[in-house]
Amino acid sequence: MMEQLPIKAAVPAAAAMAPAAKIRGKDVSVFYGSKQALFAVDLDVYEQQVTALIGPSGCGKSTFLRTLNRMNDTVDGARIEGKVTLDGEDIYHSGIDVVELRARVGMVFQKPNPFPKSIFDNIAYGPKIHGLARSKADLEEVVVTSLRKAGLFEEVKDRLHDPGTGLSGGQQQRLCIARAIAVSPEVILMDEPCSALDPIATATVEELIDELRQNYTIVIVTHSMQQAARVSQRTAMFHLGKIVEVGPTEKMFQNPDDKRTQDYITGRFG
Ligand SMILES: Nc1ncnc2c1ncn2[C@@H]1O[C@H](COP(=O)(O)OP(=O)(O)OP(=O)(O)O)[C@@H](O)[C@H]1O
Repeated sequence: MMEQLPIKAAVPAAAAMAPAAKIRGKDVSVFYGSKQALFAVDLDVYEQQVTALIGPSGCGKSTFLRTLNRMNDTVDGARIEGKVTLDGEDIYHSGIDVVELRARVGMVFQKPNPFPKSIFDNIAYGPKIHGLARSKADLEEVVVTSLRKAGLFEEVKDRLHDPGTGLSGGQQQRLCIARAIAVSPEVILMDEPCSALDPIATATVEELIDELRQNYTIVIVTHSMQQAARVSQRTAMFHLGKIVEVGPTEKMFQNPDDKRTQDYITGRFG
């Protein structure tokens, strides 16, 4: 048997290990009218990882998530300070096309919200408006591929023209994930995507999130500590509009530095 030679690292080990930041939030404060919901939050979201945002109700998790694709722009009276970059580019810059940004940074909501259209049209809609399919065959290909990536194709392949709203809750949520995937996003934001699902559908969506991480950067808000531990590689703990601790999920759950993280994950508050 040939002796195994040690593989020489071409770059210093620490540099090779450091994941790239896909999104960087720096000094992010958000106000709803006179009420301040976030206070100078800094958070890097690493590429091809799942980052979980945890913390007690009202601490600003969803607000932060929504700053990452400018969803707060749609809220009357909402205002942001600070900087959010995607691949180094300021997403709040005046030249940014918000529709294009939201295709690059897709979103899946708490309650599955398929359009009142067929399964096929739910997915075809985005690629059509973004001009991502040149022919009918192209469009069919995008629909089938997106359904496959969302782990739904086998279950719906014989009823693509039935209404999306006729699917079970878990299937509807995977349909919404397929719809997000169809426009080739780089990042997928998920705001408590399993809170309306039963445990079996939740397990299926969690497995899907784990698979999607190979191709997408994912940020998930969750109230379930088990879910954060199961699906994420990095966790940020929010409290009263600030991040009190962020780090590798394993460390956050086994040996957190901050007492508030410890108390929250052990169910002492929240
Ligand atoms: N549209 C809005 N108008 C006014 N205040 C808002 C609005 N949305 C959120 N807030 C306030 O901002 C703060 C942060 O809310 P946010 O929804 O981000 O918290 P959260 O951590 O996601 O909460 P939850 O876990 O309950 O969903 C809360 O005090 C909330 O009441």
